[in-house]
Amino acid sequence: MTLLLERLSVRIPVERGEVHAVTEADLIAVPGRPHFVIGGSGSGKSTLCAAITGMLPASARVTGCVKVSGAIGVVPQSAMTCFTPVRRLGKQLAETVRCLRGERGPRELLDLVGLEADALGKYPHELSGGMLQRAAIAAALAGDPAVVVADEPTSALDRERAHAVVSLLTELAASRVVLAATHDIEAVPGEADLSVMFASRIVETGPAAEVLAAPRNPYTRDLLAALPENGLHPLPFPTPDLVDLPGDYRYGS
Ligand SMILES: Nc1ncnc2c1ncn2[C@@H]1O[C@H](COP(=O)(O)OP(=O)(O)OP(=O)(O)O)[C@@H](O)[C@H]1O
Repeated sequence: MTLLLERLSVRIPVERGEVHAVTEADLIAVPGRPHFVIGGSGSGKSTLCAAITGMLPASARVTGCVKVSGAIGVVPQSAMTCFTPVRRLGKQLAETVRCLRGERGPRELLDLVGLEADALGKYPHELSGGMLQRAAIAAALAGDPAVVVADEPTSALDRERAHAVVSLLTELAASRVVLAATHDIEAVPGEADLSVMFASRIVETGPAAEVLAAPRNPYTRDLLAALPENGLHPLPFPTPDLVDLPGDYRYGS
């Protein structure tokens, strides 16, 4: 059970040319530890997730490959809007389980993500942001996927709830592959694997504790220096325009 990306590139045609959204990405994610992908806005994290989950725009041109054994569960970017507001959570989860022929029922799925069974009778607006995020993860688990891909699973949450969701993803990673893209570097646990994206490329990858403590890539170093606790140093180099980005472009060049 592995998720493997080999020289994955995604080009998206726009009026001016082609957006180089992901370039020659190599990545391996395995069960046992979650794999986080971090990077600034527009670095290609969501496109990487969409290439894995088959949710790229129809016009996208893809080269390289994504190898996955088993089904993929998707935790969408907005847990707030992924449920129908006019139906109770239990009915929506039951329908998802039925469509995916899942073996776990809604109650069991909620249990897996640490939600009480009374959430089944609630409408989405009656759940907090953290509860909705857990419910979205429960829905992603409905088909018992071998791989879970979560795009920005903590973006709408305060620090405490973000940590709780990351702990949940870490628990779930014990028996399946979990890949999560996030802006939120502080949420990345030391026991995860980490890939850092800049301008469509994965520029550094390794155990999160090592990458965060001793980054080797200049972009990772500058990204960490920009965090408030590290002095809020602005990034010295701008993000380039990704339309027809020259193949030899590197951070700072
Ligand atoms: N459907 C699309 N059409 C045109 N360009 C797109 C499309 N989707 C993404 N892009 C471009 O691809 C590049 C990578 O975007 P992507 O959303 O993957 O980055 P990201 O790291 O997830 O950013 P964010 O953290 O802001 O969501 C950006 O330049 C973006 O504008």
